[in-house]
Amino acid sequence: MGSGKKEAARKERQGKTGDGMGNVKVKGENFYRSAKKVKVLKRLTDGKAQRNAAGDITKAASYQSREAPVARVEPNRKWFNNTRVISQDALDSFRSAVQAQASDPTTFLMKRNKLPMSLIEEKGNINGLKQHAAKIAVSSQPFSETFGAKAQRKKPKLDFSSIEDLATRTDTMHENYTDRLEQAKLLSGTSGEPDEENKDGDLASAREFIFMKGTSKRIWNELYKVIDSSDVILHVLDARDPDGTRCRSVEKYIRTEAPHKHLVFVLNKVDLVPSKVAAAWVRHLSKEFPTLAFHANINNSFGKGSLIALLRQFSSLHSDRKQISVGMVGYPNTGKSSIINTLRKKKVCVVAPIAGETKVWQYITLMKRIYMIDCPGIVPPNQNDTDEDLLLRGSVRVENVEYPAQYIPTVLKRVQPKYLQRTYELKEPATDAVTFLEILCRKSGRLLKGGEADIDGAAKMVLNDWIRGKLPWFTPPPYKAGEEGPAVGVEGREGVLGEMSKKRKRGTESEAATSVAATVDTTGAPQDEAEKTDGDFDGFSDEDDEDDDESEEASLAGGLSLETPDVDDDSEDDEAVEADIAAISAALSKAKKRQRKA
Ligand SMILES: Nc1nc2c(ncn2[C@@H]2O[C@H](COP(=O)(O)OP(=O)(O)OP(=O)(O)O)[C@@H](O)[C@H]2O)c(=O)[nH]1
Repeated sequence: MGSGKKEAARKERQGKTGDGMGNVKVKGENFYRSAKKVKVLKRLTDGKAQRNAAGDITKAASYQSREAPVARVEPNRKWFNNTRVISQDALDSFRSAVQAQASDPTTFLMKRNKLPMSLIEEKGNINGLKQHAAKIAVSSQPFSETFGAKAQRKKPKLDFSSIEDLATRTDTMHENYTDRLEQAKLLSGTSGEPDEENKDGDLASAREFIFMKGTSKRIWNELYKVIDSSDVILHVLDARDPDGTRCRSVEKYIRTEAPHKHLVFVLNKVDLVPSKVAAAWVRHLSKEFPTLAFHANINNSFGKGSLIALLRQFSSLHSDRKQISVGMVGYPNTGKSSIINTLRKKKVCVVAPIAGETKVWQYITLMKRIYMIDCPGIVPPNQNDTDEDLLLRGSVRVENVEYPAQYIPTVLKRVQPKYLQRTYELKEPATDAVTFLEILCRKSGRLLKGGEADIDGAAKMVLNDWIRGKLPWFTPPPYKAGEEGPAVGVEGREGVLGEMSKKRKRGTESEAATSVAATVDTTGAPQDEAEKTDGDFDGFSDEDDEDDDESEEASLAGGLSLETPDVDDDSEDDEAVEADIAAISAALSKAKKRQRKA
């Protein structure tokens, strides 16, 4: 069989031309039956008249019948009732049922466009319509008061009486502003002198420019592009300071402007904190959003199985879509790119231990139906965040900070002296910041001209070690009265801090933290014998086998399971699902086997 033209030529050659010689399809000609032809054919097939042996019609064909059919219209309740009305009781129970579902972080409202959300969302006890009416009542004034003879607003209301009054007021405001700026300069540690470029006496910026990183309009545009294009948003937090690395403004934006997007917390770098602290944070954060613990490392990760299973569940929730996009957002340096690399099991995004490595958003295909979007790190403008907070969270590049030594006293306060001693091989525990830095300078030969200690150089080194996980520290999770806390007494930010079983000397281990596998214990059971004898509260294990961590991963997922009829959250099924992942899982299991053999 060839094309229509070829076929026609063949039939002509073989003398098979003419009607009834087959269904020869000729280009441009409609060879289907027309509606008219179909009607005739139907009449012939559907209702032939029935005849007796003598050939008389016993039962006429349907088109010949003279009986008029009985036409009936099915009764409908719409004739008698307004079917679009819902009783107050029914609405209340519907509202409470939906609100119960909506407030549960592990369940999601799907197809919100098809639900009467304005009726469901009670804003200040006013439903959508009333709110609109209230807005109009407040914002507008009666016609009679605005126009006509009784109009009350003849001239704009000003709160000054004369031009002199206005001038004095402006001067006072300017003085207040300069006072505040001076104060800010003193607090930020910058000099009160004007900049080189600003010698003409204009007001210099009160803050070092480096601390404005991550807040630029460009970065925020990138963030909004990522949020707009994502169906699932992974908010990456640093396990050492989850509260500090939470972008509450982004959470609020997603809650109010894009409630149909799924927000999930990923508590990354769990290898750098004791297991119980990680577990407690997961438990705490899960109350608001689904939370997963993660350790990003291409060869030796933690939480990867759970995260992939979760993303697959989201993808099956949106089975009507061709693919779902998963956006990574969070503070700089929290490990967004590292998580993508871990999931892809290869280096697809640029990773560096310095903030601001990712400059623009980037699409990465995780699997056929799941795309990942990497986003540059963002720093939400927060009145309460000091420069010190930003620096110690790793959100700025230490080498660009003007006076890094001023942040060392906080480091000394928050890291246990024995770890400082161990890391820098000091004989005596550090007493004050300057002496500590001088000792470090002398030990490492960081001397300036005339044998003076390079204090700032040493401070930068300590701060880099703090950010890169060479100095152990963490923020204790908040505990309410009666809630079970970790075995150690963690009281506030400067409380007793976690201890590390591994000796981490500076310079002996490159990227020490990332090479240690995390086995996170969430059972709340007492520490094992080795740890007890060691006397350390330790969340780190040398075990390399990720498979053994499966159950722990599940428990660290914050009891996460999406309630959807076609998605099973059995751990067995998860394993089956994982085995199904075409490219990634095959590569992963191969690598695991190889690892085990090795
Ligand atoms: N110990 C440890 N280090 C991690 C982990 N994840 C990431 N890192 C390290 O954190 C540093 C920053 O990681 P990135 O992936 O570049 O972070 P990012 O969030 O993409 O940073 P920006 O590009 O600034 O937005 C790198 O040095 C990583 O090796 C982790 O789970 N554990």
